[in-house]
Amino acid sequence: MIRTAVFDLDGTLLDSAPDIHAALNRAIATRGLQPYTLPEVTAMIGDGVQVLVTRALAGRGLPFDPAVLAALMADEAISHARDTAPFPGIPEVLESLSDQGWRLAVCTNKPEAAARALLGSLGLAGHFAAIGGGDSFPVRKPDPGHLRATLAAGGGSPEGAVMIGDHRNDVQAAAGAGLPCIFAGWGYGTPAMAEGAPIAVRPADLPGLLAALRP
Ligand SMILES: O=C(O)COP(=O)(O)O
Ligand SMILES: [Mg+2]
Repeated sequence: MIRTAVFDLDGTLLDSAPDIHAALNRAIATRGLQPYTLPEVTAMIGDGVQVLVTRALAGRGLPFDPAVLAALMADEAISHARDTAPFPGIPEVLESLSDQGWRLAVCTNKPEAAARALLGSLGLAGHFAAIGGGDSFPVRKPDPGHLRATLAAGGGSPEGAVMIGDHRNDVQAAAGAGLPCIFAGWGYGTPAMAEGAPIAVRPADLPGLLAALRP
């Protein structure tokens, strides 16, 4: 049985909100709009870039604007870490899970090219058998098809897999695919989003929780 740990990216592996915040404010400034605070932007993350831009513009009374999305995606900070870093303990956990024979994958609503570039810029891309982005497949989280397709791309099977994420989209995608989920308590979601999933307080809790779910 191949055991696969499927990780969400923003708010689970990476503390990327500072760069997303800066890039989003630069993108909306192209329309003369007032910036948002970091906590405001952090609460808008989780459904991909198009929804992020839609929420930011709606908050300023405007409809979705593809030019603002294009400005966001052209911003270097989205795909090359400036202030983005792995959460403390994440690199060590990835190493130790690999050593224990876990296959690792990423299932993120961030566009795939940006996710790959970002993980590459942090020296983490080599850990993952598959990186399924928000635009890699016809569906994205919370649709379980995103998780299933990512697992298939990584050569894993649902029977041996666990999802780890910080948002209700991760919990719901896992439930739909019939996988257990561990909620990343250090991330951007609220504990209510765990919907009964076990909550890991810090990344170092993951090896023990994962081994209990997939012995
Ligand atoms: O891009 C987003 O909004 C969130 O991405 P995530 O799925 O990695 O949390
Ligand atoms: Mg997330």
